[in-house]
Amino acid sequence: MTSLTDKTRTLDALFSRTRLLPLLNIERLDDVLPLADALAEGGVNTLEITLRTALGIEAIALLRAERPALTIGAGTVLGAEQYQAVLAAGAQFVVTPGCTDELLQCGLDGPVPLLPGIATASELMVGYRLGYRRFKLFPAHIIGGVGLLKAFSGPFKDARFCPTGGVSQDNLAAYLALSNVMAVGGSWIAPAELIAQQRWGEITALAHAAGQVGSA
Ligand SMILES: O=C(O)C(=O)C[C@H](O)[C@H](O)COP(=O)(O)O
Repeated sequence: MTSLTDKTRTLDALFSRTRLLPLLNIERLDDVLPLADALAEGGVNTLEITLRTALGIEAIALLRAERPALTIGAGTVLGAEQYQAVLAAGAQFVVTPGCTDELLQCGLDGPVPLLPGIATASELMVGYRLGYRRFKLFPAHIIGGVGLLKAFSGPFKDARFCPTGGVSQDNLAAYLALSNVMAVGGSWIAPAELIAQQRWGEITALAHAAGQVGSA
């Protein structure tokens, strides 16, 4: 069994290369490969495919088969059944909007890292007690954003976060400047409208622009 410490290391290695985690909602399977290629062209090689649409699991399997150089995570995983389904599809990490005992246990037992979503110190402490040190902060901007992350850096010195929810090109730099932010996540890099209209060049440009801030 892979220990939680090893899984934390895996996440750190992943996000030391790219500090951006685009959230992708897939409405058409035909969009998956051109979308992933557009993001890769813009320098973003780690993607989170959400289960918000019914195609999420198929999209993960397709990317794992066709784009092995990318790292593919599953998002919006709400329970153990979905956790097992994304693992079977080949997800290399799993992100959840909130944390339940069931999902925290999946993350302990499973082979890939789990990034549990938290919004409060108490939720963080539930994960912390089990050994979790990396969390998604959701919905980051609404619940306090940069100020909240600064406040968390006092009591939770070794916890690091992927703030998601309301992150944009405009506030990205402020998040990435914080020492307890390992990466930022969001949909602004690949907006639904651009995907629907297959405007891949514009998605590459958004990824590139975000990467410029991320690597600054
Ligand atoms: O679907 C999930 O699993 C979520 O947790 C929600 C997403 O992380 C945010 O909704 C993304 O927020 P935006 O970047 O502001 O669009």
